[in-house]
Amino acid sequence: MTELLTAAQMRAIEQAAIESGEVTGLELMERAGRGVVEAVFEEWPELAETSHRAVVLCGPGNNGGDGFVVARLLKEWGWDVEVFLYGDPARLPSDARVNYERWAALGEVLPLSAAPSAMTETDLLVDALFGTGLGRGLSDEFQDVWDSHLDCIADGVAIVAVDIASGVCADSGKEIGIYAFVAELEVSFHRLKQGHVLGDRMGRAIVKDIGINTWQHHGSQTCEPVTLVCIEESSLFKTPFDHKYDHGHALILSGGAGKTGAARLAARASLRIGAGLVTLGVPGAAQMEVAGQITALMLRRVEDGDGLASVLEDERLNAVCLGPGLGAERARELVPMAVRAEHTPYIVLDADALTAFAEEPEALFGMLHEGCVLTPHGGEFARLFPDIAEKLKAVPTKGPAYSKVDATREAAARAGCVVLFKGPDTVIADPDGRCIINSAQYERAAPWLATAGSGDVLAGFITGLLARGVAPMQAAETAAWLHVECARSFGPGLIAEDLPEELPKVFRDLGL
Ligand SMILES: NC(=O)C1=CN([C@@H]2O[C@H](COP(=O)(O)OP(=O)(O)OC[C@H]3O[C@@H](n4cnc5c(N)ncnc54)[C@H](OP(=O)(O)O)[C@@H]3O)[C@@H](O)[C@H]2O)[C@@H](O)CC1
Ligand SMILES: Nc1ncnc2c1ncn2[C@@H]1O[C@H](COP(=O)(O)OP(=O)(O)O)[C@@H](O)[C@H]1O
Ligand SMILES: [K+]
Repeated sequence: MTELLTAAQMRAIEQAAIESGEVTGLELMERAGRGVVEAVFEEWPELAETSHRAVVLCGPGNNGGDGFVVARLLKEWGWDVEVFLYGDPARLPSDARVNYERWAALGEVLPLSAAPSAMTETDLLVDALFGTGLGRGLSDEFQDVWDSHLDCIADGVAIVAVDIASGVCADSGKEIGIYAFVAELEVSFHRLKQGHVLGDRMGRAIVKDIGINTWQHHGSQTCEPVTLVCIEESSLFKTPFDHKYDHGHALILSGGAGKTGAARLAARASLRIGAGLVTLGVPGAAQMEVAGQITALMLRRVEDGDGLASVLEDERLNAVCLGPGLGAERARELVPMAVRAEHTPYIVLDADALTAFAEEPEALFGMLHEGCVLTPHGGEFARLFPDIAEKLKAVPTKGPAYSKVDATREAAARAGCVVLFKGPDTVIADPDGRCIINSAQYERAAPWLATAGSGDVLAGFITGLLARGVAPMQAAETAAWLHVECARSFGPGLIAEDLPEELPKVFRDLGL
């Protein structure tokens, strides 16, 4: 399980480790600096071959302290290193101060304002200005250095950020102020921070172990750390003795004639992910259109709310998906019937089933129960949770900024069910505050998922897993993970139809 921490959680863990006597702050700083140098040589092996030039920009806190360690280690490696400090050395925190002095025995420390001229001729730029202690946006004092770092990017200079690029909030991934740096490589310590996987982050973030033994330090945390999705393959197995009804029966409600494609995509996805049976609930006018397009899928006529209520009297139908191509009017009529159905434990609401309640989201939330899963994209999220979306969209002036994790947790608590907030950084939360991120960034990038209908497939995947008896939170996270794996496995040229068809290969690769 990969944990992601906030700045406050990291500070608490660090403090607990130091207080326990396990390690000193100075040792942690030394390991952090060493980790950065190791990471640089791993990322750019050519830099390890001979000595080069480095410019190290140090800030007024412990991030700057790590920078002094990096400078010293590179110097010992034979490099030509220039160090620039923002702020007064006398006011550095104690560990950073020790490393400032150690460096000062080897070389000069110039004020940050002198850095731009050195930055024109460097092979490596080390951004050690601010890390998890970023409290506000960088002032205009940083403009020249920031401009010069853009020139470094254009010139192909290797740029490494210590912990996180300066000016980027470690909790939210948002840029605070206008002078946020960009780094090709971010080297974080102990665990990635939430900000490394939220938002449109550039570059690549990696973690270096600094020898903190986490598990014993979590007791004091008020909020469990967010984790990256980690799927349990066992929830996907079918045993040789299973009957199709052991894997549930999903019902996917379709819209009217000419609008049935989205529901058919979701239905196919439900079947592929292993639901025992999948039925499309179709209005009479669309029956012929759908019947001509399906084989293993079944079809039931569902004209209106009463029709749905009577179909759901069949206790074997245990998961229902409403939204893809449903139409707002039909959604307003069918959603209340589905969520109140006595024998139907699981409901997925997507697309039109969310938008249909934009005028009265509270009415929707009043009906939902813990077997429901909402799967909004950004627009749908803003329609259902306008105040939360406003907070998320607001341009932050201080850190830590309100994050997509905060927003999704707040939405799940309000809705009273699991909310999966889509994007390359899909965040999934339950009403108790459990939160998981499915990151489609760095080596898991899946840009071809930005294609019409891919969300319908995701809704179908979740519904299929729910039908199979997987609990809502786990169904949402497993489906989101498989969705990205299918896209990555298929590669460029992917359209939504390809996602369910790629699932057998992904399953085989998982050893199912
Ligand atoms: N936790 C761990 O286990 C380990 C942590 N380690 C390292 O420590 C880093 C965290 O160190 P940190 O807490 O000292 O914070 P850091 O990011 O250096 O900045 C704080 C300073 O910046 C200042 N300041 C803030 N914003 C500003 C602005 N916009 N403009 C101007 N000033 C601003 C702020 O001043 P103030 O807000 O008080 O005015 C304060 O002086 C972490 O990222 C990692 O690299 C490692 O050594 C290994 C173990
Ligand atoms: N650039 C991207 N990288 C990774 N995943 C993406 C990207 N763009 C979209 N997605 C994913 O694709 C799906 C799109 O869903 P949605 O916006 O509802 O599309 P549609 O309504 O067309 O089905 C979501 O699961 C989202 O997380
Ligand atoms: K930094």
